[in-house]
Order: sequence, then structure tokens, then C-alpha cells
Amino acid sequence: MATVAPGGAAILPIKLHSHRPRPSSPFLGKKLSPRYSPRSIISAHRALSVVASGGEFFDSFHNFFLGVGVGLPCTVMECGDIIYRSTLPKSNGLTITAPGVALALAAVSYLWATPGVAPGFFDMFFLAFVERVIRPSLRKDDIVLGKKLGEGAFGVVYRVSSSKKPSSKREGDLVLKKATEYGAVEIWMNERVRRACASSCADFVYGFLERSSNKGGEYWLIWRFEGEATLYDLMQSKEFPYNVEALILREVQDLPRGLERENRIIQTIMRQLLFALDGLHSTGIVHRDIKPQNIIFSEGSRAFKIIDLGAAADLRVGINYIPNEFLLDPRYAAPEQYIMSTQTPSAPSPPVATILSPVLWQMNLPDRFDIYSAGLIFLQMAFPGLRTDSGLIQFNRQLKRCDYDLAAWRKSVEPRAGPELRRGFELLDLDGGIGWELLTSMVRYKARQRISAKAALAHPYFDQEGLLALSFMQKLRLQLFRATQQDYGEAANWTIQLMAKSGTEKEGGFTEAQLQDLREKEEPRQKASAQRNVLASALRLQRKIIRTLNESMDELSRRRKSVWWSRWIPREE
Ligand SMILES: Nc1ncnc2c1ncn2[C@@H]1O[C@H](COP(=O)(O)OP(=O)(O)OP(=O)(O)O)[C@@H](O)[C@H]1O
Repeated sequence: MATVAPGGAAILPIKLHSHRPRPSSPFLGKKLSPRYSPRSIISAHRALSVVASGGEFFDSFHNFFLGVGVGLPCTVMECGDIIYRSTLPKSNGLTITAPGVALALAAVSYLWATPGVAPGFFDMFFLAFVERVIRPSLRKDDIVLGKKLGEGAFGVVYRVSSSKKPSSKREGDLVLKKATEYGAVEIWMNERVRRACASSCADFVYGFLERSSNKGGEYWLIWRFEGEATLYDLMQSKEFPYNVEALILREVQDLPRGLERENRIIQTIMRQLLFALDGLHSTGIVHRDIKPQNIIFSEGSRAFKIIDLGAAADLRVGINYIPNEFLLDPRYAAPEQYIMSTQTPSAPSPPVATILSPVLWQMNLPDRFDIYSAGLIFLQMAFPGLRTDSGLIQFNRQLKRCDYDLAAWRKSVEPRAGPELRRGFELLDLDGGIGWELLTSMVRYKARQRISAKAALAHPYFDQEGLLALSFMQKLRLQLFRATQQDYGEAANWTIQLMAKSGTEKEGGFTEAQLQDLREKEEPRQKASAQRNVLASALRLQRKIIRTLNESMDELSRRRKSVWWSRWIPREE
């Protein structure tokens, strides 16, 4: 049974890692002969090890560590059944199976699905700490106040400079926001954005809690000064959108003005806005206050960036996500008002929220809230009459009367439209109505039917850069896009119906809008098939798990969740 290896060590036919006889084993299907029982082989093994290595201590010592099954003490071996040496696996025993690969892929997809469980852990427990160590910090005394830029409900914004910086730096190259409420959240969001998608938002420098003021604590947030104008400022000018073209190209174009040129500029603005939104949404942040006032033109990067993350929600860890809280600008807010269903329990503790975040994200699609607001900005750019507060409020009323159906709104206003409104429709109708198509897929009543930022960027509206007409292939793609969108909507409706059926009396995962829509729908219901029942049961089980986890963590999170992230924020006493 034992052989002697070239090194002089004994090699025994002992399988080290398996207890299951192999088909090639002569013992397969038979009771092991007492002559070759594991115990006897182990004894032989011990004896032969000693004999074979007797005189050559050095060789034995060497083989003790290098050989497989060579002279290793049996106490550390898993001496299983006996097989011939030829049947020993050549690899280290790791077997790749199809179900194993599928399971691993499913786990990886879940961990990387929006908003990203795995990147979230890496960001929170590694990147955040590394950044804290290496980034430069600022103190109250380092800041030289300049002129006031704005004053909102939750803070005052100044243009400032740093006394720490060398004189080569321009004066007033920073912006300071002294914030009270939501300051901590805004620091958290800005730090997250800086690590995940820095180009989406204004360049954040530092944030800390300043306690020396009389008010008993203010959060100081510092950004680089991006530029003088927000999209709102630019849209107020009669020159819009040509003033944006001049900023982006850094020169005034001496070309004839017209719809095509305007359309191209608006398209560029929309693309930049959607890129910024996609960056935020991919990392699990929903802004919740997208409006032209919060989109600033960055002179350095010649692109629009998002500012004011005070109302944002980080769905990856559940920060500032309170389903029934109201802090939205009603002019730009989507009809559902809440980014998560009011029936979804408030955010669980951070680890649970992080683990469940892909499920909750898919159930609620909270990013579509921002998409609706972006759609309204698109409308404002196309129709100058909607750029004023009163114009927008009136439009919102009309749209509500049309059940948030843009096509119905168009039908109602087009026959009696003035030249300005008609010009807006003409602009959106360019290239086979591709702009109108994109707009209607952004401004929809049902969040689930709204296009995502990523899908919007892939929309053919953005393919026609520099072209006045669509090519045959582009038209084909548009048709395909429309067809798939329809299918998607139907599939989503079907799933929502199932989920609604699976008991949402007390707990559920649907927005009021979705439930309302289901109530309104009076389509004949098909008989539930076995497949549907299985899916419904799975969803019921999923909800039960979520509820149980929430309940068990509730007590813990109630005490901690309101303040836990403030530990990350530096303090200056
Ligand atoms: N990084 C920046 N670069 C240049 N200007 C900025 C920057 N950040 C903010 N501003 C200016 O400051 C103004 C106010 O900023 P912000 O919206 O963040 O403050 P706020 O207190 O939340 O205001 P509001 O409540 O009105 O939204 C902006 O409209 C913009 O003009």
C-alpha cells in the first residue's frame, strides 16, 4: 500500500479531503475490508513514516512540510476512505460546479445592485476613514468671510477664502454654508458624493460642527466656488439658451439663431443634468430637491453640477429617509410626494438598511422622484412661459387636472396655444418628436413608469448631436425603445398587482400612487396561475422577513439612528 517517494518519504494512498468513495475506488459499493480499514492504514502510515525517514532527519523534516500525505501526523489529517493514489485529485480540492457558479453570480449581482451593498461597506469602513486621515481640514479661524450669496430656510451661504491657502489662490475661491438643521446630513451626503461621484455635485472641501457661536452649534460646510450662475439665473435671461452655449463653448457663436440650435443647447444641458443624477442615483442618493436653483454652472468644468444636498436621502444606509416626511418644493415635487412608500417602515438600523437596500430600491424606485423634477426643468427650458413661478404653478394645476398625462395636457392647450407655447411644441417635435418622447417618459404619474437617468441617457434624443434628422438606424432604435418601454410598464404593473394582492393592509412596499393606480384600474383579472401564486408567496415571505428584521432592530435603531452618522463629522469646540 505504501510507496517511497524520490525524497525518501513514504507516500500513502490516503485521500485527505473526501469521505465519499469515488467510482474508481475498488471499495465502491463494498464494505471496507478489515485488512484495509482506516485505522490499520493510519497505523501503517505512522510506522512507515518513522522507518522511511529514520536515518535522514533533514529529508524527513523537509518532506514533513512539503509532501502531501507524507509523514504528516495523523492528528492533523482528515483520514477518510481509502483510494488509490491515482484517484487523488490533482487540484487543491476546490470543485467548480454550475449551481455554485450561479449562486456566486447571484450573490455578487445582489451585492453590486443599486444602491450597492458591497461598495457601500468598502466606502463606509475603508474609504471614509482613509479620506478622514489624508484630507486637509479647515477651522473657523482659517476662513475669511466675503459677500453673502444666498440665504435659505436652513442656512446662510457666503463666498469666502481660506487664510491657510498660499496667496497664489484667488480671493473668494470657496463657498461657506452655515447651516443649522440638516447640516449634518448635508456634510454626510457631500462626503459620500465626493468619494462616489465627485463630478455630479459642487466640489466639497470640508465640513465640521462649530460650537463657539451663541446659537449653540452650527454646521459649517465649505465648497469650491463653482461659478456665478445657477440654471435658474440663466433661464431668467431673455438670452436663454444662447447664454448657456456661450458659457459652455466659452465664446459667442456667430450663427443664425433658431429652433435646431436651441434644441441642441437644451439637449446638452439635459445630458449634463442626467449624468449628474445618474451618478447620485447609482450610489443610492436621491436628491429630492432638484430645481434650476440647485443646479449651478461650474465654470471650471464647463458643466452643470448639483448643489444643496440638505434634503437628500441616502438609501444605502437609510440616512434622512423618513417615508412620511415632507420637505419638498411643491413646484418640482413628483405627485407621489414621498420617495418611499408611506407603508414602508422607516429606515432600519444602518447594517440592516444596507443589506436590504437593493430590495427596497427595486420596490420603490425612489430615484424616479428626481427624474420627474428633471422633466419639469426640461419643460421649462422648452416653454419660456413656464420659467416663472406663476407659470409653473399654473402648469402644475393643469397637469393635475389631466391626471398627470402630458399628452392629454398637450391636447387641451395646443388648440388655443399662443406663439410661445407653439414654438415649445415645435422644438420638442424636432427629429420625429424625439424630445417630446423623452419628456413624456420623464413626467409620468407613476414613478415605476418613469425612465431612469441611465435609460434616459441611452435615449435616442441624445444620439442626434449635431444632426438635424435621425438616421434610419436611429429611428429603428427609437421604435425598439418604445416597444420595450411598453413591455416593461406592463410587466411592472403585473408585478405591482401581485405585490398589492399579497397583503398591504398594514405593511407593504408601495407608494400611495401605485395603490391608487391599482384601485383605478378595472381590468378583468386573469385567474391566478400556479406561477403567480408562487411569486406572491415569495413576495409575502420577503415582506415578512423585512418586517421581522425591522421589528427586531427597531428598538436599537430608534435610539441610535437619528444621530449615529454625526460621529463621522469633525467638531471644532
Ligand atoms: N459651490 C458653489 N459655488 C458657487 N455658488 C454656490 C455654491 N454653492 C452654493 N452657491 C450659491 O449659494 C446659493 C445658495 O446655496 P444653497 O441652495 O446650497 O443654500 P440653501 O441655504 O440651501 O438655499 P435654499 O434653501 O434657498 O435652497 C446658491 O443659489 C448659489 O448661488
